[in-house]
Amino acid sequence: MNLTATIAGFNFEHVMLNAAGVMCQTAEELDSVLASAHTGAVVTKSATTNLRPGNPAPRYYELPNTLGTINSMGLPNEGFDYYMDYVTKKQSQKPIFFSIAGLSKQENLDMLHQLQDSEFSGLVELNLSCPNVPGKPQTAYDFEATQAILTEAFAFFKKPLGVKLPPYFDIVHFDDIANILNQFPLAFVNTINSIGNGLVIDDDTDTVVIKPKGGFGGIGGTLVKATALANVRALRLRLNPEIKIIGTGGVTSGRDVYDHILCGADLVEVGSQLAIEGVAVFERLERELADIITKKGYSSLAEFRGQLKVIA
Ligand SMILES: CC(C)(C)CCc1c(C(=O)O)[nH]c(=O)[nH]c1=O
Repeated sequence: MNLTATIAGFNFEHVMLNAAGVMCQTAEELDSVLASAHTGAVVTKSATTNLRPGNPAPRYYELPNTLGTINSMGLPNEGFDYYMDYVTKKQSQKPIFFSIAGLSKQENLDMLHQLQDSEFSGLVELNLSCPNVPGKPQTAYDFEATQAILTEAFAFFKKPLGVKLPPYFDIVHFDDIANILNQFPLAFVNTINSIGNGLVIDDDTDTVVIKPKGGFGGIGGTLVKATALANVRALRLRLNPEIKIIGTGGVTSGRDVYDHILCGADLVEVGSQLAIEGVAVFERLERELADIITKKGYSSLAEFRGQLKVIA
């Protein structure tokens, strides 16, 4: 059975990897994903120029019955140079995605210049959920800002570059973001990031479950699967075929991986369930996926990728 995929000339022996932010802040965490026999790659925690401790705890919470997670981590990371050091040491094994989330357009451009001028030979993921100017929504919800940063980035950045997008919920927004992204030679689009600004309450104490932002945080896991599949499908139908898609969101079973691929995903990321279950999740998901593929009579992902049926 062929569970491989390709993006920008990189061959991925396995279809899954971690989602940025989960199991990827330190070298030890990154190694645990990289070393798994059931991952095709690893992505770093979104980096800022300087080390960040992130928000005060509690800043992450797992809902009961693996319904999902809520987080307002606040971009804790070891800083750009730490991840640059890691990727230049490790990149011979499997492809590595270097995620960046500068707190301004200029910080993102500065990191991209450093990556362009470095020995790094992997793929870069620009996290467009990164904040924009105060008073404006996150970059990916500000279409002019998205257009601007991609125009400036592609003026000098020649290595494989993709973007991490938050979910969209309006068909016109799918059209708008796809019309912008199709103007650029993107290697991939990764959709979705957590659903922003959800709220979870502790039944016993009538209190929010995370401290930052009055309890508002990004939602991940089972709760976001339908939104994730819709964004993968909507963008696959709209984006140039050369722009590959990484499907993220709501993956807790092999069937969820299968569904992401059916909607058009080339690679599939696991976030919340990886945080809940640990790196062993990849072996379980890959086994469950292989069982489904066998039952369906397929022998490769390509045979059913993007082949979601609609009702005539
Ligand atoms: C939300 C930001 C802090 C602007 C970016 C980092 C990030 C975080 C985070 O570090 O809080 N959590 C997510 O679920 N997705 C993200 O992209």
